[in-house]
Amino acid sequence: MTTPRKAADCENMDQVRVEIDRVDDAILDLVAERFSYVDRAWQLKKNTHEATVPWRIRQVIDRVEARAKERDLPPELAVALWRQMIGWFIQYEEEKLAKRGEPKD
Ligand SMILES: C=C(O[C@@H]1C=C(C(=O)O)C=C[C@H]1O)C(=O)O
Repeated sequence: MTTPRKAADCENMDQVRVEIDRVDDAILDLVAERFSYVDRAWQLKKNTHEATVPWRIRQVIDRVEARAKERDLPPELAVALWRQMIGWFIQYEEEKLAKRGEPKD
């Protein structure tokens, strides 16, 4: 495996795009890992209305916003990405919970 090239060391667009593809692969792997926990979350929930947990959404968004600021990433970008992702995950959980129905006990 080749050593990643720092942004400032890229001398042409091919080099930039190689690194962007590398980072995209890493992001995708992490989103897949996050998804595996969301996929477990709905199984542990008891009721169909539990897909949306406002206090937890707030907590996740606040953490991401703070971390983005620390990393000099525009916080609006991080918040928009996470809102989109969480919205998708909530819909996924809702569909899974609705299909399963209420547990017997
Ligand atoms: C994963 C959960 O389910 C939902 C998805 C969340 C997320 O993707 O971070 C957060 C809150 C919930 O609305 C959870 O309850 O923590």
